[in-house]
Amino acid sequence: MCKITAVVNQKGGVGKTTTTLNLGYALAEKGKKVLLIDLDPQSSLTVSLGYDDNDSITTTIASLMSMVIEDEELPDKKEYIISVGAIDVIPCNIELSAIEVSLVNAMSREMILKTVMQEFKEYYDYIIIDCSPSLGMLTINALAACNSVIIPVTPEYLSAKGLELLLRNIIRVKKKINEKISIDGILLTMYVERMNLSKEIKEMIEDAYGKTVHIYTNRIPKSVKVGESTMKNKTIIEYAKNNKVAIAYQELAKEVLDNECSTN
Ligand SMILES: Nc1ncnc2c1ncn2[C@@H]1O[C@H](COP(=O)(O)OP(=O)(O)OP(=O)(O)O)[C@@H](O)[C@H]1O
Ligand SMILES: [Mg+2]
Repeated sequence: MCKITAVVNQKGGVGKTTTTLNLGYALAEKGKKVLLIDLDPQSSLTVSLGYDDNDSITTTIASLMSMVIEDEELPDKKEYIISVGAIDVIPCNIELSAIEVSLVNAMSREMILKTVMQEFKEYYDYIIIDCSPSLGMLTINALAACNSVIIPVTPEYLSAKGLELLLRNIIRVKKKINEKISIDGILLTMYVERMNLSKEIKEMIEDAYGKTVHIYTNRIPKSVKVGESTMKNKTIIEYAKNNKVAIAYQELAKEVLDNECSTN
């Protein structure tokens, strides 16, 4: 069965895109069929794979959502998926911000992405959605379409504080739109083991949410290699396979798969 996971946090720069890409890659390395969806008008995931606006990406998640809004038939899967090594990706460009506006007046506006998803659920073990740093209509669509969420959080005070608003929104969506949604876990990213602040924020998050939400035992450390890998259009696992961040994402993939087995 396909699991659809949204990587979500309305706070910017907490590692959503990096987590989507590297967790997706690590799961594919373990033999899983993985599809990544770039649902952020900034298109960071698409760009980090080496595609930018000059490239001729013919179909994006924006065009697919637009077809659903207009009641048009979706084209063949091959036409809108970019294969990057072992992972498949549905890319994005800035047109997605126009879709967000048009969603306001669309019928069943929260369900557009979910309708798109129906087309390819059967082909994948994991679909991971990279959300934008907002709680707008696109993120609501991701929450409506997914089975679970992963919440990356950096060890900073404002990042930890923002969790409250995010969790409240997820609970609202769960009550009103998608009762199947579960919170897979809070993932500490850019974690610097030797910094007191990292430790303090970790404890703050554990105290506030540890009883109700899973907090991944694997934390993602901070490394300059991550920025370098993005510039080379590679995952950190391909770029520097012995790097601590590469190892952490591979361990996270194991944890994700183990949690799966224990809940099935
Ligand atoms: N483990 C890490 N160590 C060092 N730098 C990192 C790490 N993870 C991500 N970064 C860097 O931090 C920045 C933000 O990461 P990323 O783009 O993944 O966050 P995001 O939550 O997707 O941001 P946005 O909210 O803008 O979409 C990027 O420049 C990225 O290269
Ligand atoms: Mg991002």
